Amino acid sequence: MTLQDPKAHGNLFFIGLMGAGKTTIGRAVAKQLHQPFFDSDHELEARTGVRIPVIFEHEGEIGFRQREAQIISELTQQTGIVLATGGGAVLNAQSRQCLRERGTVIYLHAHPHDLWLRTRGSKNRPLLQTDNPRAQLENLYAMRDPLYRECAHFVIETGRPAASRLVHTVLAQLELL
Ligand SMILES: Nc1ncnc2c1ncn2[C@@H]1O[C@H](COP(=O)(O)OP(=O)(O)OP(=O)(O)O)[C@@H](O)[C@H]1O
Ligand SMILES: O=C(O)C1=C[C@@H](O)[C@@H](O)[C@H](O)C1
Ligand SMILES: [Mg+2]
Repeated sequence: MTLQDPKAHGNLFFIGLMGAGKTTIGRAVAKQLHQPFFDSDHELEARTGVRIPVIFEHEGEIGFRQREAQIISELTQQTGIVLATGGGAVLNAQSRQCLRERGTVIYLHAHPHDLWLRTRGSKNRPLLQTDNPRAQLENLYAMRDPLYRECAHFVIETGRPAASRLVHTVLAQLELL
């Protein structure tokens, strides 16, 4: 096993758009594996003491991204963890490299329509507080899907299966069952 081998760290990192299920599936996978679970969004909220929309309001998306990159850099230095990243974490090239080299990266893929159905009840995603969140998700998908694919070791389709089934699929893909 080389130092660059993601399996050497025993880390699992979930990436994907808002509503892909990174937090939901990541937490359940961590429980199955008895590994500590982290979520970069929750970590950011814990450190700043405010919700994500407040960070966007005060520091803009640029300020939020700087904090996010710092947290990804720190969290990925651990071993044996499961990490759900924020949907935009892959926008930062250094974060993509940290994720790719320090663990096994799983892209939870979903189509914009499903993402819209899953996120439309929430007010905690500032980028979706627009007149047309559905179109916004389509734009974000077009921009980011190539970045998620570049960063991921595995892509898992999340369209139809229930979250519990997806946990099983992730573990099977990683040959951890
Ligand atoms: N496979 C799935 N099928 C149906 N609903 C799902 C699925 N995965 C997640 N959900 C639901 O979609 C919503 C969003 O999921 P979750 O918060 O885990 O997404 P996320 O990828 O962490 O998003 P964000 O990037 O905004 O943090 C939740 O209500 C969750 O229960
Ligand atoms: O996709 C995004 O850019 C975001 C996703 C969320 O997880 C949060 O990190 C925040 O709302 C921004
Ligand atoms: Mg999440």
